[in-house]
Amino acid sequence: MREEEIEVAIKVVVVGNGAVGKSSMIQRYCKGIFTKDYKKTIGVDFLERQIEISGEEVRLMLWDTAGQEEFDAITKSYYRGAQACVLAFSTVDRASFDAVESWKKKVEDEVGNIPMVLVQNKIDLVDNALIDHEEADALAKKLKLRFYRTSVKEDLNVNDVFRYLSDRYLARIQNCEAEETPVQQTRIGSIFDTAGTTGTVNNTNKHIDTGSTIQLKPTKQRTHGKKRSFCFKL
Ligand SMILES: Nc1nc2c(ncn2[C@@H]2O[C@H](COP(=O)(O)OP(=O)(O)OP(=O)(O)O)[C@@H](O)[C@H]2O)c(=O)[nH]1
Repeated sequence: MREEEIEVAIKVVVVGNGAVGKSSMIQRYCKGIFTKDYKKTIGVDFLERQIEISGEEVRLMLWDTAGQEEFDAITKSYYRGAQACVLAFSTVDRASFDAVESWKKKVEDEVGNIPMVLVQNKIDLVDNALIDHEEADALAKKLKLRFYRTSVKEDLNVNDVFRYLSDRYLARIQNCEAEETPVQQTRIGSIFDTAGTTGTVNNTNKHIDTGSTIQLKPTKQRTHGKKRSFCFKL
């Protein structure tokens, strides 16, 4: 990255019922791997990946939240500061489909209107599907969300999901800058609520795994001291 270029960091939360494939999706996207074992997420987890969009460096911070309700109190606090969201359900889990709207509401209650995408994972198991194509399409239409069918196992459409969210977010901040009417400004490095919440953070790149609390090194270091203002339309 050239000295004068400024990095954009996007906090993305991935939500949905337990075992729909949230952790697997993030692992696939950030590490390029898939594991068959199911290890339930306790609290939250975190991975990141850097991509380039239209010549702009974009750092995606993917927050993997627990699907089990027992962790709601913990995970909700991690929605704060999210700039995009994946709402995931599984092809072979009817309850996960029925719960999509409530996940959307939980996130919106914390962060308002942010770019979201609806994802039907495990499409490789379509022969055992418990949700019709039409009803999934209808839900996407009702919620006015872009809809992707993915197979994390087969690495199908996973990149597209995160690419779409990044595009949406960039378009949003560009519109905002054009209008020059900032509603709320947040600096890179201050978008995270790290206060005393339990959970684990994978020790990727510049991040520190403290075992119980999250510490992120300020992005300022990676932007050579330059800061970018963000403007959100809520
Ligand atoms: N067949 C198939 N299995 C998948 C796919 N994605 C994930 N899985 C499997 O589904 C199980 C649950 O995946 P996880 O990624 O742990 O699910 P999660 O949504 O993070 O679950 P919680 O942590 O409980 O919220 C694991 O056994 C995965 O291997 C997929 O696309 N196809």
